[in-house]
Amino acid sequence: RKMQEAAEHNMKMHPMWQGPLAVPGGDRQSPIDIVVRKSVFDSQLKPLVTDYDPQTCQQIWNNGYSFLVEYDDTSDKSTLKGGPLQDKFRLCQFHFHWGESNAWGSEHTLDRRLFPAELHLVHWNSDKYSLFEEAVMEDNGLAVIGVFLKVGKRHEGLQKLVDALPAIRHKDSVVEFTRFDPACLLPSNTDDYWTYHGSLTTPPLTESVTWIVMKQHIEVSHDQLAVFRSLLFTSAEEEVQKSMVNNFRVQQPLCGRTVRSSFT
Ligand SMILES: NS(=O)(=O)c1ccc(C(=O)NCc2cccc(F)c2F)cc1
Ligand SMILES: [Zn+2]
Repeated sequence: RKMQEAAEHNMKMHPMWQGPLAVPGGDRQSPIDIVVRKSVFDSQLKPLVTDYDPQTCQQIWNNGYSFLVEYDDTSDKSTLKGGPLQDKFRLCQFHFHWGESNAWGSEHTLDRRLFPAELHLVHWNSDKYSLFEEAVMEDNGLAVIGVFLKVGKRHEGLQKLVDALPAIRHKDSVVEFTRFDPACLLPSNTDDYWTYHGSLTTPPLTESVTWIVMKQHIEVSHDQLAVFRSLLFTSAEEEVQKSMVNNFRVQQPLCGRTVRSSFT
């Protein structure tokens, strides 16, 4: 209940949610609860093929809702293909969602199970479109890989990112961030995943996302996650500082969609 209240509080309070909450006629919204035993194995689903170039990493910034690590997506240097995808997709950014406590924070759930945080690697269809802003309006425009985070051993690869966070505590702060390989954040097994058609989980909530949610989680330490929570929703000028926590959307109705699995 507390988790739901926290998320609803943010919905009401955070400026970004003042917009249209329900997408008119939105019948493929995200996130969702993945009911594992109702997912349908599809033998046509291929292994994911990621080919990320750490040299395309550019900056890390606080957008007032999460922190984003942005990549140069002006050419096909960091790409995703395979899996459920017919086309080649370009990585543009990754970010996370997390809770104020380790008891909740993820956007997707597995049989209602909440994780303390969730990583989203955002890609757009560069075979069909020339800009993210174009692709984000189209059915097959985006592909987002979701990875659940659990609290456990320290994630060595994540530490470089954690060390950069104090420099972007406030909304709209940006720092240069280079040579970060996002592949280090993927679980060892990327062959097992669920996939379904959904939406962005923040406004404009456009229904243009092929979601690919990894079965295997990654582990980060309690202290690493605590640094996420030291970020602020608010800019340096605002008198009341608000901790950036519970920046997740509540699960949305499945509306008859089928969630497919790449594994039995
Ligand atoms: N949480 S998630 O992975 O579903 C997600 C991914 C990307 C975005 C995003 O890029 N928003 C800004 C943005 C910028 C330009 C045009 C847009 F439509 C737009 F949403 C929002 C949510
Ligand atoms: Zn996200």
